[in-house]
Amino acid sequence: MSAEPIILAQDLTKHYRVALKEESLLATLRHFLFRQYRTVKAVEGVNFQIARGEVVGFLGPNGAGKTTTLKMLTGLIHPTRGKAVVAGHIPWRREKAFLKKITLVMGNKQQLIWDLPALDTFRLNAAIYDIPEGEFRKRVSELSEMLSLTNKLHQPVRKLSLGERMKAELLAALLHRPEVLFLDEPTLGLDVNAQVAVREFIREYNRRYGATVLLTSHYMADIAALAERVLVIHQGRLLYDGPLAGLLERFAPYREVGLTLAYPLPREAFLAFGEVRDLEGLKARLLVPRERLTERVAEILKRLPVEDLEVRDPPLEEVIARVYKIAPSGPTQSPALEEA
Ligand SMILES: Nc1ncnc2c1ncn2[C@@H]1O[C@H](COP(=O)(O)OP(=O)(O)OP(=O)(O)O)[C@@H](O)[C@H]1O
Repeated sequence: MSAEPIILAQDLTKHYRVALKEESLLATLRHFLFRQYRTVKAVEGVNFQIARGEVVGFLGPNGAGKTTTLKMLTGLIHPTRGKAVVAGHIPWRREKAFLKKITLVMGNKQQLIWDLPALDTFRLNAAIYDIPEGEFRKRVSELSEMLSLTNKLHQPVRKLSLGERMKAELLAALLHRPEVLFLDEPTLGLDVNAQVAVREFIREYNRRYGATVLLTSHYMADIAALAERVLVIHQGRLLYDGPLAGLLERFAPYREVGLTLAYPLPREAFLAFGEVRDLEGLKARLLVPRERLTERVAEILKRLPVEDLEVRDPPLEEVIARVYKIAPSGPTQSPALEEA
């Protein structure tokens, strides 16, 4: 990466120390006297760099360490070890200049005040971030137009739909026009239409303002639509950093062949051509090694009663699940028992 990265993580590590508790009275007493702990290795020596203007997807199963990483990069928590630089700042110093350059949106947390119109929270944020009145009006009008939210700003937040609320959350989080967006599950729980709207907004915001985006989402459609590059984290360790297409090639060294047959056949009839993924009536789905694809497709067409044949990449969800399954499983929790 030639230009100075806007996000740098070097050996970034976070271990949480969690007190061990037992139920019995004796155990509770013992707990007060000799408190015992275990260490949860939430993030373990993570390294990456992100260039200005990039949109990067951050993938990992539940508990992989995504939120903990985002919390360190936004300075909400200190790392146990390692270094981070975001927009020229050490995040955990939480300098005002730093806070003006970044934002963190968590799909499961809300900053809007429930009983007041969203506009009131926006005003509060404008005061916190020293945004002058004229600029405030301009930004609210521009962002609410991009989000199709213009006529919802005066309604109490509690009366907004989930999708409208998320859009208003994004507006509140972007009013100070941050350069770096950390988005943790921004489409969580939204219906498909709202997901698409939020996704399109993020893309447009990135394009219009050149903002850098690090985004986690369990919806692969978000990642596929927005991020050319993905970071995959599993049990606190970075497993992959590269293009989404490369992830498919590396972890799915096969392609999927969908068949429609003229008449049904037993499972055994397909075994010579690939692994049978699904077989129902006239439809079959086979997994075929990438390097044998042409030869196998030719054989299938010659030997089976094929009405229709389609070759595609396996679903991204399946590939990701495979990555997690074949990943070397480093210990996330060590029984490092200490006495207080
Ligand atoms: N404050 C905390 N104290 C102790 N353990 C924690 C704390 N926060 C997170 N953890 C643990 O650290 C690990 C990583 O959690 P984290 O929330 O970073 O994962 P995640 O990838 O964001 O997961 P999800 O997709 O479920 O949100 C988990 O084992 C979690 O239980």
